[in-house]
Amino acid sequence: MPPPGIFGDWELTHTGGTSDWFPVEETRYYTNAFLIQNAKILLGYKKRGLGIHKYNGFGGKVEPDESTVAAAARELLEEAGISAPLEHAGTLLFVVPGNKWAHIDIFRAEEYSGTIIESDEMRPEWFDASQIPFDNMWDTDRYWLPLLLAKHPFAGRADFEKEGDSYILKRWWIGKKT
Ligand SMILES: Nc1nc2c([nH]c(=O)n2[C@H]2C[C@H](O)[C@@H](COP(=O)(O)OP(=O)(O)OP(=O)(O)O)O2)c(=O)[nH]1
Repeated sequence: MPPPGIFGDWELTHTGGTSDWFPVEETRYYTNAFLIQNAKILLGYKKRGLGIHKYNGFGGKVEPDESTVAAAARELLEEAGISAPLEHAGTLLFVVPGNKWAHIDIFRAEEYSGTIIESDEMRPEWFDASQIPFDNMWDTDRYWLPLLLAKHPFAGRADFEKEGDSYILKRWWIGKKT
């Protein structure tokens, strides 16, 4: 059965960890967007803030009165300098005790317009889809990014505990659309 906070019918693909699911908090909405082209994926090396020094898609907080897809497009433009026809790929609940729950809507696109630029927040870099730097990304991305690449809708939850500057994965559950 999916964990608290994940609704609908999903077929389990990966789960693990032994801690209890952390308790419910208020939810805050985020976006994350990946560009895929010619068997390559565009990632950004995060230069500041949450997830600093990790590779990730481009994204951030949804502003009040902004739709999720508009927020995703705005963040992609701010952080990588490009526009793209974004399609919803999946959802990840990112939970850290004491913080609001991050509900992350994750998008994909296969074309873009504009010129990819480095921003204050991200240094964009193309990777072969067969050489994604999972060891330098958020834990659990290795489980759901293949579903994003395969265009298979997914939902997941990842609970982390903050220890110093590190986030330690404590429990996770990833499912794909049945
Ligand atoms: N791929 C992936 N992305 C994640 C995870 N957790 C998580 O917050 N993110 C994404 C969601 C957002 O795109 C980004 C965090 O947003 P952000 O960069 O705006 O956060 P921040 O606190 O630094 O905000 P700000 O100072 O820029 O306003 O990280 C995760 O487990 N995997």
